[in-house]
Amino acid sequence: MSARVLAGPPVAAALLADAAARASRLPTPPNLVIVRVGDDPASASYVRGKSRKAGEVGLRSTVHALPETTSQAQLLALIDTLNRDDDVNGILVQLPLPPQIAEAAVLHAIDPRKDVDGFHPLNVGELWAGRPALTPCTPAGIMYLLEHYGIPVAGARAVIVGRSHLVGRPLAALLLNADATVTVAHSRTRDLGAVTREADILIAAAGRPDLITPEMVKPGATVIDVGINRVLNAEGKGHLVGDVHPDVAAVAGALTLVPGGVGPMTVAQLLANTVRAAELQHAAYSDSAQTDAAPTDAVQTDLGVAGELVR
Ligand SMILES: Nc1nc2c(c(=O)[nH]1)N[C@@H](CN(C=O)c1ccc(C(=O)N[C@@H](CCC(=O)O)C(=O)O)cc1)CN2
Repeated sequence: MSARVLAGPPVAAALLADAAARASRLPTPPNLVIVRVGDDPASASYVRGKSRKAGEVGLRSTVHALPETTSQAQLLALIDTLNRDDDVNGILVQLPLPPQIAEAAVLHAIDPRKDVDGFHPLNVGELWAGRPALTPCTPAGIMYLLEHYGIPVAGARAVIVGRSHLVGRPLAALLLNADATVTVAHSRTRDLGAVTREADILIAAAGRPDLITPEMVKPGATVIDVGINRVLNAEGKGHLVGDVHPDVAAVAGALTLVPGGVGPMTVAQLLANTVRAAELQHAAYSDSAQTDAAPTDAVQTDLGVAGELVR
């Protein structure tokens, strides 16, 4: 292997340390509520990981594990309760959801200020407008990883393979906001190899094992593997592989591995987002408390601004 390995765990640890320091400066530890529906073992394992890490960095967390038969109305009722609870700073609904529940209806119901996944349309819109507040965790984690390892993004040609709402689309916005020239390729892209060979930064997020082969990569490129594919080996034993063929390491300049690359960044970024949500909520609360304490000043300021406009 000639490529430099961009390891996720030490970078995730740095992001978590920063989140822990920021959390300790808040009046109360940020509180994350995670909702999981059904019995998917992978989802259960991710949720356990999120909750455990939250505790390690001094955050509070609660997990609501709802049965597979939960109706959309029941889930929306729980989200409504959590939205109204001032002691809840972040709400996350683990995906995927069972078929009787419409994902969009649920994600749209979460208060955008508590939307630590960054999936609410308001947060998506802010991201595309270049004013991100709460950004989806995997894409934000990838940006942090690139920055940490000093991979230049401004001016780079970035190609993302995959157009999911979880990764491809928000990552395109983040890379664009960081001044990369961005192409999003997908299952209908013609001559995928010709497109991917253009990339200085190639991100594989298609969910297809070994999709990216060495001849599809420009020599020296940075390759980020977001695939999480569980496959069986010859002995029938399950293991995890990414979307990038291992031989790509001979061509790429730098690359992430699966496991041990982007995955740990997702969880670290979630907790950083939870702290960010709590910081924004406390700042908004302090502002409104100040306004309540000095109503005359507030009114005068407002009138002053209006007066300027009229004149
Ligand atoms: N509401 C959300 N649902 C889902 C998200 C999400 O960001 N928000 N992302 C994925 C799953 N996911 C977190 O939820 C996740 C995936 C992978 C990892 C990770 O650390 N992977 C490790 C390997 C772990 C293993 O061996 O199984 C790695 O890549 O090194 C963390 C979180 C879908 N749902």
